[in-house]
Amino acid sequence: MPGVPSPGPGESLYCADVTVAVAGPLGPVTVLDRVSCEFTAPRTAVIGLNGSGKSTLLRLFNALVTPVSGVVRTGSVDPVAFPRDARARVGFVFTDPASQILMPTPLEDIELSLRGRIRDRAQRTERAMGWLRRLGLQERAHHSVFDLSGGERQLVALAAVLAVEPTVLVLDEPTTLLDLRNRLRLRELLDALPQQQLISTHDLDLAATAQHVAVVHESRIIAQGPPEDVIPRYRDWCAHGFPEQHA
Ligand SMILES: Nc1ncnc2c1ncn2[C@@H]1O[C@H](COP(=O)(O)OP(=O)(O)OP(=O)(O)O)[C@@H](O)[C@H]1O
Repeated sequence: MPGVPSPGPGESLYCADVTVAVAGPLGPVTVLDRVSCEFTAPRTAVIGLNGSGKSTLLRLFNALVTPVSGVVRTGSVDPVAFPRDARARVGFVFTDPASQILMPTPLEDIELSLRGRIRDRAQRTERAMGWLRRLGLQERAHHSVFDLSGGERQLVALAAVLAVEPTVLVLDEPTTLLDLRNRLRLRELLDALPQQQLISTHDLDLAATAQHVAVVHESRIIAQGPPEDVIPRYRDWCAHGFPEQHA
């Protein structure tokens, strides 16, 4: 099948009856409502309207959000009780690279993420340059990150996560800032990676490359299954209205 990473043993990204609430001006607001799922496919895409709860769902798996109730497991790790262990397994790529890039240049930023793994400085630089080359960014290695385009910054943030070789990759809208050429490049790169991938996206071409697609709507997963079943239903709901949800 084209566009499919070679399946490793699928880590289970699991949650049961999970509710997440955030503080609103009039009291707590539910942003995930009794959600249950188990994602084990090499690539799972999470799709849904703006504000439906996709990022919140992704964030559960590396303890960026804490549920008010329910059970979450990242493989065998409980991210609520052991957030550091969950983060060591799950590489999280944010939509907004500014949330992630800490150093003045792309090379330094990737080197920083490697600091805990490679003690030798020359080896760190070599590994970081290797990732920049892989993403077509070698010419930008020593530029100020502020001089990079949004898409280039997004790729640097991705390179810094990939460099530490996490078991699972969670990508929150990774193609948002990318032009078509870079989208295709990113797709090729994702296809070549061994890691299991959980991707939130509005890019239905990217979603179609997943083996499993989940639709989040108004804080719940309302459909999931193979892309050829789920994506046409989602398109239809976007055009003609979503099914009514019951409490
Ligand atoms: N920390 C927070 N404080 C207040 N509201 C929040 C917080 N986190 C999420 N929300 C709200 O929860 C809802 C779901 O947010 P989430 O980021 O999960 O949506 P999304 O489906 O990823 O949206 P988009 O496609 O626009 O990125 C939104 O209405 C958002 O404003």
